[in-house]
Amino acid sequence: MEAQVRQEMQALISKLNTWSQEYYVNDQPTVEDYVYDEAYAKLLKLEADYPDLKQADSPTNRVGGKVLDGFAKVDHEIPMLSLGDVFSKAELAEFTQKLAENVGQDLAYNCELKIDGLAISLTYEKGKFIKGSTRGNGLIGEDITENLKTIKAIPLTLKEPVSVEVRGECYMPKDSFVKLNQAREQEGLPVFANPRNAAAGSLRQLDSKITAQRNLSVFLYYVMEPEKFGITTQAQALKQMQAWGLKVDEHAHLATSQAEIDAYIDQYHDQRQELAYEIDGIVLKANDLTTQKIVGNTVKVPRWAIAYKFPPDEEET
Ligand SMILES: NC(=O)c1cc2c(N)ncc(C(N)=O)c2s1
Repeated sequence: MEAQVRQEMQALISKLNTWSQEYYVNDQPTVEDYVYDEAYAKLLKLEADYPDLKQADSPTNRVGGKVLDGFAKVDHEIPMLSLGDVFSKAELAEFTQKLAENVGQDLAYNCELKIDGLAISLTYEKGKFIKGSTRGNGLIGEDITENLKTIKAIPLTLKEPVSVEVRGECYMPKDSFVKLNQAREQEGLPVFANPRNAAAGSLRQLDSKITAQRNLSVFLYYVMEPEKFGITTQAQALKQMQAWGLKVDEHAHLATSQAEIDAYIDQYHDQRQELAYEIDGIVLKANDLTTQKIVGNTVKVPRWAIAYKFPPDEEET
């Protein structure tokens, strides 16, 4: 009997996790919500009837029970740096020119959207999500594992049993932000000024059940110690994270000239209203990881990357 229940649980978990990956990571659902909800309810019932058969990678583990009375601290062995920023294409051209002189050759840059959220780090051990934290001051962050587990775009289990730390941005989609503020207005609560503040406020909740209701999402954009996985470029790092089942923004583009970089800036400066999430610029990274290592970092920022910030929106007249 037990073996049969375990088998039924594992079948449900596998389907639910696949559907979750399709909907929240790939943005390509293959089943209607009610199909997911029915299977989830069936799993909850089985876990209630056979609690000691509950599986570690069950999606019901996402919503924790305990309310924390504070966040534990996490040491970032590799500091979470911020980014230098420029505010014009001329300054950006100066940056790439100087870097080319420093390295002694022209470089290819991976252009990526700068997501307006808050930086997070996720640690997986043999493919299992074991720890997640905020950037904090770059050296010490807050352990928000319980809250990150509630975010369906963060897989609890990777497609390969790798031990890896990845970093990215947690954000609140624009439509979730509008709905949240409407609800808060109804309840006479103060509204959030922007999706970034809403994401920060939602992620740093001591009660993960509140985080679970906030429809947060993530984009991952760094693999730490990439050489461990035979990764040699940033473009490859993004592809590898996708292959592991992690959510990566698909708007990245490998540019090999200043004209291509400028075109990317113009494209997303114009298209940013259509995006489902807020961006405040673009991030340029030297694509070759050996070059990144050679050029290194200052105390605060990488020398091989720069953020180009869009000018603030002209107020609608
Ligand atoms: N502080 C940082 O290093 C970064 C911050 C961000 C951000 N807000 N959005 C996207 C990226 C990216 N694609 O690399 C980075 S990198």
